[in-house]
Amino acid sequence: MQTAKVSDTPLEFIVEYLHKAKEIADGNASVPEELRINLQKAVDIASGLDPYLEKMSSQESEPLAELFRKTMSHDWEKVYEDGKTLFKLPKECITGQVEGQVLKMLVHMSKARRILEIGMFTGYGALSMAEALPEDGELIACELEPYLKEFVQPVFDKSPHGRKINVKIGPAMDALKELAATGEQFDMVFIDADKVNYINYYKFIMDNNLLRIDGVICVDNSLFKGRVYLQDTTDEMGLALRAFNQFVTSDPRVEQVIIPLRDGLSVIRRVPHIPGPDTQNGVTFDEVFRGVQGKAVLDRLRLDKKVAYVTGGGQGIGRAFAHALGEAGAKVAIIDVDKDKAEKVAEELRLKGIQSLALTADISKPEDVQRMIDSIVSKWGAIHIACNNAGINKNSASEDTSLEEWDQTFNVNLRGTFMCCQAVGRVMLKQGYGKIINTASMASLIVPHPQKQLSYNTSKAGVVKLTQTLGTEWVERGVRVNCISPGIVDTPLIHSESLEPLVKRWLSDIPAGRLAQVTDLQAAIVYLASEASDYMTGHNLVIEGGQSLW
Ligand SMILES: C[S@@+](CC[C@H](N)C(=O)[O-])C[C@H]1O[C@@H](n2cnc3c(N)ncnc32)[C@H](O)[C@@H]1O
Repeated sequence: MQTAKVSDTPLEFIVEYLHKAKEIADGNASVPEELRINLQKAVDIASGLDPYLEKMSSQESEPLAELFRKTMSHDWEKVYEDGKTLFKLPKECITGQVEGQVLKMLVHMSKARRILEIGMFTGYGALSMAEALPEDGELIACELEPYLKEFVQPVFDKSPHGRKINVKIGPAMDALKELAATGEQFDMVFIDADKVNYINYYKFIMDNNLLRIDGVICVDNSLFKGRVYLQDTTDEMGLALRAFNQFVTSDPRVEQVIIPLRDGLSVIRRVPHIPGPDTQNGVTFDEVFRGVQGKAVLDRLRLDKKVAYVTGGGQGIGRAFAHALGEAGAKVAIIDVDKDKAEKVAEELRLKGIQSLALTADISKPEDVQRMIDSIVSKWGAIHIACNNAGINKNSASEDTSLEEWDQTFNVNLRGTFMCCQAVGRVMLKQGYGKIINTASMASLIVPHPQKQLSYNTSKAGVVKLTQTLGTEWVERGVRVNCISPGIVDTPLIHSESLEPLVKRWLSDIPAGRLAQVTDLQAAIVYLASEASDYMTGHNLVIEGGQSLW
């Protein structure tokens, strides 16, 4: 015999009472037809909501579906009678598909990397959140019942995200104390265990800094069947949740909203600082404390609303620069002599949701340089970040270096970079703001060997002096000019058999013991393009694994 479903959420109670009222109305001939019709409408709206939310929310992964099936078909009463659990566990306390999806979204949106769950049960919420964590993310799930760890582990093992979950068995408060003692901190906490202790968990987390600033606490059952606001509530849990909600609402350290989803889901955010005067209780809430214009340091690296271009953006270092600038929020124009390569990288950026533009230009030609600057300005109205990265490298013994090789190298590496700086500099000086980042080379500092590349080395030394000169000349008018000097970068080209001895030789010259990857340079371009580096100009940022020091 199928047992009737017990109402558990405010909506389920509304549906239950509406059905009862409708039954009474149907059985009473004196009830006006209009009342019956309106009751039916209310039943339809209320009873259709949860199923609709389930249908319209993303469907769960197979391991989550398995957890749900396994939980629902398990005989929890028997497990309890057999003495395998301390308490009788109601299967209805599982976090379902819609709430699981909400938690997962919150993890994505807050970019949480470390999560704490208090009350794991059969791990539905834990796995939902773990699915949104990055590869190196971690979720610590506290659970009282040892039986549950054995129950969930086989399913966690089937999911690629299960290894992010670390289950701690025992009273949650013991786990919290242990975590606080070792200075742990979380981006997100999900409280979903014994209701009367919610307030103690919350206070402990806040008082012991277990939640980072801007971090979020989600709390399940915060409407507790509506009893938090019903006048006649007398039960311990309803009153505990009411007191909990009241406490959080008046806590100046946080802001909160209760989402009327299922039995209520509170979302509580730890605010960065207590609003008020600049000095309180001897603490100075200056820019160091609050962040410059309220922005924490990582936010000051953001490049939202900025327009950037990268020459030589079709491959290698330029491509990595373009991706990095776009990831940080900038619109990026990809410039290359090779049209197909520029278009390919622009398309890659578009696939990542980054606004991009592909342009063909040979930066050794003044008319191409001017055309590229004009095209970007006419499309996006400004240029804030210029990465003059295009360059060539030709090898020859100095006694044999032809004037043709020298001129070609200088025309691109130094004359071309100068022309780009000048053309974009005119735009930026008019704007009163700009960041120019030239690609120089470690060869501007040392003479890389054994390869012979006189014109390259000399041209790159020129790029550094160009950068220093412009960097000091224009800084007063808001334009900063810096350069990056990469060491030897790992490209497919140098993996050829003939170059193997050369690579071996280079490696023995590099303290870091490896060649540079283009990704090693990405943070530097974002830093130099951002307001975080506004006091830096004319600088040569060397990224070479220590090679120039040996
Ligand atoms: C509502 S269920 C959790 C549901 C779970 N979050 C999910 O996603 O399905 C509550 C869980 O809290 C656990 N619990 C209760 N008291 C606890 C305590 N003091 N410490 C740790 N876990 C506790 C229970 O054993 C139960 O598994």
